[in-house]
Amino acid sequence: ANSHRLWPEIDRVVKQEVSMASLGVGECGSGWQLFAEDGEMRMFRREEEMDGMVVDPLKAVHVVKGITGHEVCHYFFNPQYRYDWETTLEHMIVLETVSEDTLIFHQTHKRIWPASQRDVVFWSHTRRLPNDQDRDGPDIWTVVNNSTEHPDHPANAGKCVRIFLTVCLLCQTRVDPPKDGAPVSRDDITCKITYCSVVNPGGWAPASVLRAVYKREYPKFLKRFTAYVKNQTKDKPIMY
Ligand SMILES: CCCCCc1ccc(-c2ccc(S(=O)(=O)CCO)cc2)cc1/C=C\c1ccccn1
Repeated sequence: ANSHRLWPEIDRVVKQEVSMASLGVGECGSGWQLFAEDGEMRMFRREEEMDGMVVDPLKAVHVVKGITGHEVCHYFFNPQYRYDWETTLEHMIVLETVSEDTLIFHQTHKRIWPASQRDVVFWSHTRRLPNDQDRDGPDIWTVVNNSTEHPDHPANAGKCVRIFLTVCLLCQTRVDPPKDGAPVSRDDITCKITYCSVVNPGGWAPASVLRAVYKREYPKFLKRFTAYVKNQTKDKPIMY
């Protein structure tokens, strides 16, 4: 709801993250290096450190047939599906339901040896965006997750090291209607997914460990998540 204390921040961060995600990896200036490729999925990262800690921004682009951007964002945003696809998740709770399109989460992630266990508090907002290029084309959908504070879960008060993240999932749907005028089926839709994330690991974690975790976990996450959405939607009506 646009009366909520977080609304101005949410609106600002969503706009800036969507414009960043919309830039191609070429346009963001140099620095993006391809580190994983699997079929249509390409993962890029920039090697960046902050106070000696690895905070490598990540940008993944993927093209998946048979699902829409609305469906991808629906399964990414809604908490009831998260344990099905987020393999590193140990515990998740919705701290606040700000509105039907904005939630505040607390998550603890499985410990990744030799680093200590991490947790995160973030607001999550999903939104349909007008499609500037193609007026009568399907809309663009996004989910933005951004770290925030919450009185019930102060940072580093328990066993976990608090991480800080900004994540943007941006989805553009394309429909290629069948020539013979038959109704559009899932074979005629394609979704271009851009996933951007910057994770500050909070406390110290060896750069080699973090980069190994990212190299292993991110490709696994995006493949698993998109396969999950295809499987969940294959026998359901198309959600545009
Ligand atoms: C030493 C390890 C420190 C970092 C561990 C870690 C904690 C959390 C997170 C994380 C990643 C994506 C999100 S989200 O996109 O908002 C979806 C909702 O869950 C939230 C959290 C990442 C990671 C680090 C690696 C890693 C990478 C891809 C998948 C899983 N883990």
